[in-house]
Amino acid sequence: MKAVLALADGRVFEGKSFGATGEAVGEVVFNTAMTGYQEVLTDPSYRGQMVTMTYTQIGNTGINPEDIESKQLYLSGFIVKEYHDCYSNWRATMSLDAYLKENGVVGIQGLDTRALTRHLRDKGAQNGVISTVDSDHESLVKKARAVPSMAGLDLATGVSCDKPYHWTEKLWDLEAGYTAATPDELKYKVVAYDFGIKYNILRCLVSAGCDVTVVPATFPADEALAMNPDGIFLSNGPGDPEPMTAVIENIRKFVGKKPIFGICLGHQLLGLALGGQTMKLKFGNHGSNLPVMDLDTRRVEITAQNHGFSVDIVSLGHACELAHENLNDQTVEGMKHKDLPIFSVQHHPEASPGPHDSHYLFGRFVELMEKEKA
Ligand SMILES: NC(=O)CC[C@H](N)C(=O)O
Repeated sequence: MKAVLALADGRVFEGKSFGATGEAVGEVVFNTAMTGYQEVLTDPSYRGQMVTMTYTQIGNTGINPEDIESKQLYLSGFIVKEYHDCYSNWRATMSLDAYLKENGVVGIQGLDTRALTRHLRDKGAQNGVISTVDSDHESLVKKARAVPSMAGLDLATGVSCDKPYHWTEKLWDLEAGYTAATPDELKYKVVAYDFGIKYNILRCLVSAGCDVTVVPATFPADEALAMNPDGIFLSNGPGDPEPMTAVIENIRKFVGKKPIFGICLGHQLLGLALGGQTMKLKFGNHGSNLPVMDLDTRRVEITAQNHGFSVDIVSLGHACELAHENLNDQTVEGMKHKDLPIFSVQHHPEASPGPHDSHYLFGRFVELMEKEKA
């Protein structure tokens, strides 16, 4: 069946349908990860977006019940060059096509994803529509233009959990799979704010020795402080951080009281809570092969990233300093407070998908909590 992708600036790509049929809208972005499409599909930070994979063959490893980063698929469309229905992997239980159909995610394949990526890179990420029911280019471009801009959208509050819960699962092990931590392994009490949190962040925290209670995005700071945690964690999540004013106000209440660690949206919200500003990037960074320098150690790490917004470090004045830098586009990749045990990163140290170079950051959070405790 034919499928068409139309962008708001008038560019149209024709391809074939895979996954669910129908029509979907969202911001079209590109992801440069060569593996790990299942983690990409289940990353809540992609809510409201349609993801183009730059790697050419997708579907080869099928879908398995373990490599999920949340309980559902949040992205609104999936765009690939060549979909492979014949999958081969010892853990796979179903095909990507069946998975997308089951979850109602519209896909398109067989289009020139290199041309699409170059277009997005040159003109910027923009809204689009994928349709299997309308093939009229003009009508589709009109629909793409009617989609609200990602800038100004609070999408995170809607993907958060409803009530607090305890997380005990550790990182996956080839022999043992997923196992739960025993109480004696958990030394630091952490309250983790869920703005669309990826499971592997929780697993990394637990494996680093954290006793994690996940709380909703709107959970009052005084109730969190009453739990007497050793540290506060701020998660990743979809959308623009700026409109989340109540959440930002809430985060401010932890500053000076507890060690804080933020990842991606959590890093951006922290920047805003500390008085800084955020801005939308032209096309952002989405992938698992992005070089970053830790300015403390001067070590370069290859990171997983998924963001369209960025913190303006200058707007933070003297309170914070740049701690990590993106070596591709020189954007702010991490910051640390000059006087308080507070730090955050724009990239994803939990990877999933991606290399584990940045896992050490969970250890850094634990060290800060250890120091404060002492
Ligand atoms: N992965 C994330 O947390 C993304 C943060 C934010 N939604 C952005 O696009 O920049």
